[in-house]
Amino acid sequence: MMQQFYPSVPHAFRFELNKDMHFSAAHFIPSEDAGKCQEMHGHTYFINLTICGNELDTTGFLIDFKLLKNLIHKKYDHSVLNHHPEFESKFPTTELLAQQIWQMVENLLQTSANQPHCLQVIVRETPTSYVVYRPSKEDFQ
Ligand SMILES: Nc1nc2c(c(=O)[nH]1)N=C([C@H](O)[C@H](O)COP(=O)(O)OP(=O)(O)OP(=O)(O)O)CN2
Ligand SMILES: [Zn+2]
Repeated sequence: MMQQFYPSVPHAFRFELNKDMHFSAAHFIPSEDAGKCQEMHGHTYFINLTICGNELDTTGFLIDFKLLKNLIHKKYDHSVLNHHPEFESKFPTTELLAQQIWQMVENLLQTSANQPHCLQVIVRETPTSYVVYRPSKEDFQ
């Protein structure tokens, strides 16, 4: 698991939940600027999600941890990121993967009556490289 100190998000919500997960996937970045990353290669991606809200559901969950894992792990584990429709017109960089994961998670959260929000997504691509995505106000509908 991603055992490190995470950058924290300032917020005033009552509850904050964090979920770690990882998946293995291949990708390539078909840009001359990407150097050796133009060739297909694989990573074990480590993901950390920060979910916040003021209200819990009837079970006492902000959101079930398992729903978060299923959403991302089932979709991307042992896949080629470039083959997913969301990466047909953009490259699966760490930044764009983090943004895509944020959108998927936020869409899931908005189906829940207690309406939590995803305030941060961390995607670690290699032991030395990771990206933090924090949505802007206009990203929330
Ligand atoms: N801003 C970004 N830069 C790079 C991305 C990216 O998604 N966003 N991706 C790559 C490659 O996909 C590569 O797999 C990861 O690059 P890098 O961290 O350079 O990998 P190394 O293991 O070689 O890192 P070292 O710290 O030099 O060992 C490239 N850039
Ligand atoms: Zn890579």
